[in-house]
Amino acid sequence: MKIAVHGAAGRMGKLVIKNAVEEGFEVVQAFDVSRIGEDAGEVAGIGNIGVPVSDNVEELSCDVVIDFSVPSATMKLLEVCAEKGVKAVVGTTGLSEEQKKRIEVIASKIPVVLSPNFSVGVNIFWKALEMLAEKLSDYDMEIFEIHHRFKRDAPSGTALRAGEILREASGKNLRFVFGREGESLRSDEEIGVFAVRGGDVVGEHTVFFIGFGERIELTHRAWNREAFSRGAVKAAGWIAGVDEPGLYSMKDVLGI
Ligand SMILES: NC(=O)C1=CN([C@@H]2O[C@H](COP(=O)(O)OP(=O)(O)OC[C@H]3O[C@@H](n4cnc5c(N)ncnc54)[C@H](OP(=O)(O)O)[C@@H]3O)[C@@H](O)[C@H]2O)C=CC1
Ligand SMILES: O=C(O)C1=N[C@H](C(=O)O)C[C@H](O)C1
Repeated sequence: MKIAVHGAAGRMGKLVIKNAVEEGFEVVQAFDVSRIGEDAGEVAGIGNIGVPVSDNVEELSCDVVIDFSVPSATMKLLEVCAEKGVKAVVGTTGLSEEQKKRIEVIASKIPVVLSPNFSVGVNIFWKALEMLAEKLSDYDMEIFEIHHRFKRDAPSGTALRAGEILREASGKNLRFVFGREGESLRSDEEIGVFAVRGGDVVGEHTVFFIGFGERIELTHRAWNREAFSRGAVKAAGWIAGVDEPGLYSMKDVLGI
């Protein structure tokens, strides 16, 4: 299977190239706005693979492209995918509602796996939240996340998805409150969402279910990016075998 990586010079892109090669996939193209012309394997630290980094996404020619970049670049890439019939695995977060709607339209033409988190652990964490929010719908639910200082978006895509799950599973019309300051008495209708940034923290998420006299805290911690990257490569292998256009998630990939 021929794979292209978009955002190839980034923290995730480099690891995806390494893991895809380890899994026996053929990395045939690499796109980024940094390190143009350099060999993508050298950039990824695995030695020369004969694939220069390009900033011209119009050259896309592969079976599946894996994207970890920035929202505007993701959107441009997906338009090209739709035009050329290339399947896509998208991990980029910080997409606007409008961009997500456009992705739904594009996914009516090509298969797309979209997930704000490709780790198996986080996908099971989301499953566990479903059960907890159903059973503890009267408890106060709050979300905390912490990431490295270079993260561009806040709150994380994983935290926002966790919030959507709490809302759906509790059956309550909960609204997100992003941080609190001043007059901010907690109502029954809110989910507080808090984002901390610093240093090189890879990514941690905690959801609190707070009652009177007790609370549950469910935490997922990632201390390297392997689980995200390996999950995205797994998703690429999975979608290569899917012919039906549609918007898929890691739930589909993992069969959970
Ligand atoms: N779904 C998941 O499991 C995960 C998702 N993510 C998400 O993936 C995204 C990338 O994260 P990360 O790798 O840490 O970020 P990085 O900033 O390290 O990587 C992004 C790369 O994309 C490049 N880029 C910027 N603009 C363009 C463009 N127009 N075309 C092509 N490439 C471009 C950046 O270049 P430059 O630096 O020069 O701007 C950079 O090399 C983020 O949205 C993050 O939240 C991260 C981890 C896991
Ligand atoms: O930018 C990151 O690093 C991460 N982003 C994803 C998100 O926004 O949820 C996933 C992971 O937490 C790392």
